[in-house]
Amino acid sequence: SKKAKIWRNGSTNELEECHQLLGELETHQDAWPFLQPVNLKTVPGYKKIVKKPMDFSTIREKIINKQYSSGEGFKDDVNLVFDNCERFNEDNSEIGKAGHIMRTFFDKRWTELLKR
Ligand SMILES: Cc1ncccc1N[C@@H](C)c1ccc2c(c1)OCCO2
Repeated sequence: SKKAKIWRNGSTNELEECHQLLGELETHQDAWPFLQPVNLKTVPGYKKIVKKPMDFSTIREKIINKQYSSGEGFKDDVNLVFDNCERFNEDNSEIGKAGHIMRTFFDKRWTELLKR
């Protein structure tokens, strides 16, 4: 039978790696702007400017509902969170700074977890 692909930390399931990494994103001290969907009724301009809103709780739901067929779909949604942040927030704003810190953290962990 097809040999199971063993990922770096021994897990046999790429999406299990993503679920673990999502937990690290959610508990990061700078995750606060990204934990829940942006309220489109109370944040002026957000609905018009950001075409595809995304946040960590929505990504968690998608993992639980098996809506990602591979780690690539997970990675694309995480990057969408940070791309939306850069589009709407000034780099030197509190939220903008948090977005850059979180993206740097994610890029490092993604490389470590899913590449030999
Ligand atoms: C990621 C992002 N980009 C642009 C705007 C908002 C947000 N995050 C929301 C949760 C958010 C973050 C911080 C807040 C807030 C809402 O509303 C009250 C003031 O502080």
